[in-house]
Amino acid sequence: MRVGLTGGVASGKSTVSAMLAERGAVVIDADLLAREVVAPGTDGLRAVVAAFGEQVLGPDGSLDRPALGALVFADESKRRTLESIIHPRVRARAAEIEASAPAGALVVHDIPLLTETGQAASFDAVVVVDVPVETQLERMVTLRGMSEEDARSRVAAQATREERLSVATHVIENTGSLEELRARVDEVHEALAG
Ligand SMILES: CC(C)(COP(=O)(O)OP(=O)(O)OC[C@H]1O[C@@H](n2cnc3c(N)ncnc32)[C@H](O)[C@@H]1O)[C@@H](O)C(=O)NCCC(=O)NCCS
Ligand SMILES: Nc1ncnc2c1ncn2[C@@H]1O[C@H](COP(=O)(O)OP(=O)(O)OP(=O)(O)O)[C@@H](O)[C@H]1O
Repeated sequence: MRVGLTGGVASGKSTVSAMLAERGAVVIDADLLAREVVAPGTDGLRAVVAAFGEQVLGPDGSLDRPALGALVFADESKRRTLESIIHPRVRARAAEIEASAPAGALVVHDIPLLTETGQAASFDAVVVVDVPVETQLERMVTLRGMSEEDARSRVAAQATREERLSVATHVIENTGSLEELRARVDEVHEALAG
């Protein structure tokens, strides 16, 4: 069983995938892989520097993520350029990890841009973590210390709530407590893993 898990920025995907992992799912986290493929010494980092210049490197030679984020969330064509470097590498790594998963495992791909990149049809089920935009903004501002403007630019770079919900086979609403979330994750896990 291959499951796609998605949701808008700060909707609670990582929280849900951690709960699914506790129940034995093999979770493949696209955000984590997107960091690995631009780690120091990788061809991914070299490609990013070739496209955006040394200004996106910190003093220690690693990627300056806030600097690159400021560039790409203000300019769609730059964002597309970055995605064209990172997404193929993430997909290749995700396929490798999936190939080594135990037979019969519930494999969950946590992919923020699953809807945007048209991947919904490649999964047996698509779980969408759903919250109103106001909740996304509040979490980014209060829990992550972002400016409201930066938070809004990330939301604007993503599919709408309606677009995501239109590809969902299972919806996890995440506006309540973490206990309520856990109970709903249990239900969805039961439905998927049987
Ligand atoms: C621009 C970067 C360097 C900013 O790094 P930063 O550490 O601030 O953010 P992080 O990677 O933790 O992402 C946090 C969230 O931002 C959102 N986000 C990231 N990239 C994008 C994008 N290209 N479009 C829309 N939303 C995005 C997602 O909801 C993601 O969960 C980084 O997000 C990046 O490399 N993005 C391009 C790769 C990508 O598309 N990643 C998303 C899934 S593979
Ligand atoms: N039901 C909840 N109650 C309170 N806080 C929550 C709840 N769900 C998630 N959070 C918090 O909101 C923040 C965002 O959650 P999380 O990191 O899981 O989102 P995400 O969708 O993975 O984000 P991103 O797209 O940036 O990777 C975290 O600090 C998390 O602890």
